[in-house]
Amino acid sequence: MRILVIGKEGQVARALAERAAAHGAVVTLIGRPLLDLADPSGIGDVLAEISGDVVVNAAAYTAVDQAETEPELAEAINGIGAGAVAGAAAAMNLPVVQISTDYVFDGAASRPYGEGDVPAPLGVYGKSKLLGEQAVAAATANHAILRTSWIYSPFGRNFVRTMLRLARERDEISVVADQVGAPTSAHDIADGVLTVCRNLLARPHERSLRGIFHMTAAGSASWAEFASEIFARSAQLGGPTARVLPVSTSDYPTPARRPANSRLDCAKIAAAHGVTLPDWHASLQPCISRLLTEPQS
Ligand SMILES: NC(=O)C1=CN([C@@H]2O[C@H](COP(=O)(O)OP(=O)(O)OC[C@H]3O[C@@H](n4cnc5c(N)ncnc54)[C@H](OP(=O)(O)O)[C@@H]3O)[C@@H](O)[C@H]2O)C=CC1
Ligand SMILES: Cc1cn([C@H]2C[C@H](O)[C@@H](COP(=O)(O)OP(=O)(O)O[C@H]3O[C@@H](C)C(=O)[C@@H](O)[C@H]3O)O2)c(=O)[nH]c1=O
Repeated sequence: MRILVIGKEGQVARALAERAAAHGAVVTLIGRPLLDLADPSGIGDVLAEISGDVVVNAAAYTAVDQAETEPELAEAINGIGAGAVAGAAAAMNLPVVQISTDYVFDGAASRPYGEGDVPAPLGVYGKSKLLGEQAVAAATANHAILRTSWIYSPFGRNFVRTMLRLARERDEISVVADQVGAPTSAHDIADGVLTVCRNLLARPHERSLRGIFHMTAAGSASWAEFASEIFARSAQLGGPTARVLPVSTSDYPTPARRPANSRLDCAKIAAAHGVTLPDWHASLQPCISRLLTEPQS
């Protein structure tokens, strides 16, 4: 199985590269400057030059707050760019896997969101990702859109790395306690994506394998609970730790509004693809251990 991954330095892209061999897959990472999602005209030509069996778009404009002041760029990359990737995959008769987000929902529900719930993004990032979902679905029926949440890994920018950095600078950190979701390991996402890719290739005409799926870690937490667990694990491993001061969203103002309830119901992908990601607690320890022992990039 040869997988063309859009995204070179991103968390999910790098995790896909690391997990590929375990799934008998070969991954080619494609990113800037060769392929720029903000300039969709060249995407088809770039993909046509590299052989593959399936395309995974793991690249996106992910700066949630900054997106509020750069809506055109976020929508170009996450909306139009994602659609162009799917169009190029369709032209080559390849399935496409698009990674999307919990931030397409407004978080007002009091239960986990299902795939049939109507998205209503609160901010520019979520809106741009929803545009991407719609563009992918319009470009090809041969797609799987995987909505996940709160990704962390030893790479790039994520909440675990932010907390460990802040704990080296201060004794106490204020963290919102009224936004709840599922912290999800990029490596667990990579395992799920690779399984989905294999299923799409093995059963090219099966409609139940295609469409939108929710795919997060099992379990849930508030950002404050997540931070506390990060510091508990870090302390066990001799790493930095800090006191967590739980605060409300109104006490921690940010340019972009975020959903209070980010929980996603993952029953559909379990039934269709046989994918169930581990509980978030289980995958946190190996990530922190790696962060504390390996040189960082
Ligand atoms: N991070 C999270 O918590 C969540 C993310 N998601 C989604 O999962 C996917 C993967 O996210 P994650 O791995 O965290 O992403 P990262 O933020 O770690 O990396 C994003 C990647 O996208 C690339 N990129 C950004 N703009 C462009 C562009 N114009 N052209 C080509 N590549 C570009 C970046 O490239 P470069 O290195 O050149 O900057 C980078 O490699 C995304 O679709 C994201 O929306 C979903 C839920 C949660
Ligand atoms: C750094 C920090 C954040 N927070 C809050 C702000 C926010 O409500 C929450 C998370 O903040 P961050 O900016 O780290 O995370 P954020 O960029 O909102 O994370 C999101 O990224 C995009 C790409 C997604 O798709 C989402 O699933 C989600 O993972 O924690 C604190 O309360 N204290 C802090 O010290």
